[in-house]
Amino acid sequence: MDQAGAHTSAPTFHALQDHDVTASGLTKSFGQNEIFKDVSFRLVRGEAVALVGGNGTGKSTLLRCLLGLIPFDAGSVQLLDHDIASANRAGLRTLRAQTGLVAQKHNLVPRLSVLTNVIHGFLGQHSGPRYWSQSFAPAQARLAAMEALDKVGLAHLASRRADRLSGGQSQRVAIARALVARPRLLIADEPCASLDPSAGEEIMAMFFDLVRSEGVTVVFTSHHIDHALTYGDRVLGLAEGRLKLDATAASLAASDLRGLYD
Ligand SMILES: Nc1ncnc2c1ncn2[C@@H]1O[C@H](COP(=O)(O)OP(=O)(O)OP(=O)(O)O)[C@@H](O)[C@H]1O
Repeated sequence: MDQAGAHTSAPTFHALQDHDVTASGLTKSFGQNEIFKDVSFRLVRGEAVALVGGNGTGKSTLLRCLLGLIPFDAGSVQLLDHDIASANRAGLRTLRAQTGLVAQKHNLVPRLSVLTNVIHGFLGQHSGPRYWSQSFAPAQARLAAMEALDKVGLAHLASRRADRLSGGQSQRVAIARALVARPRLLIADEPCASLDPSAGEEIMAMFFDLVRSEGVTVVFTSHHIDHALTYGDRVLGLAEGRLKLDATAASLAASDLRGLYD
């Protein structure tokens, strides 16, 4: 296991420069319900890491802790060289502006067009006063959104309302929205949940082509063992509230992952 070191000592910049995330001794409970304990790992810049485990083992909760969306009870998270727990609101906003999120529910605004939904992804990352003082900003946002839609093969549906899309199309728009601001880190929570096997396969291949070509660090959850092994450089496995697996995908067989679900 690749354990991330002591929980309380502040790692030096040099120790962190090749890592986009360092989680050390993370522990999280909801009330009396301990979800996970003493979870430590690092995400190396540019790598894709699959986070696997049975239903309710805490994968989504762990991702939310990494992004500072919910507090954790013990341990620390260094996100893009910043300590999440001590970041103020402005600091958290800046950090989140460098991260993209593809959630299980695509969270598109149903009544708005595909293009406007993707523009929101861009503006969400560039919404400071200085940005708005630039008169070219809306045109820049529109151009970036069209480029992102082109990359996911949906430029021709730019003016369609989001609630008139199929599940696969809607997932592509969610991916375009996450990638439009060129994040350094992308968190994808079951990027092909609710898609049929063939659409799911297509989305995963397209998603990883894009993130690989842009050099983005990715952590993704999946219930598909083959997806974890095919698209992950490394696999993290949660079971019984512990990080039971941290190994390169190349060193693992499907049976190693099945053991997590016993
Ligand atoms: N806000 C919350 N309040 C209380 N309990 C919660 C909350 N969010 C999640 N939980 C509980 O934490 C546990 C872990 O949930 P989580 O969604 O992180 O698991 P998961 O591994 O992502 O599950 P799945 O694979 O089914 O998506 C579950 O028992 C869930 O009910």
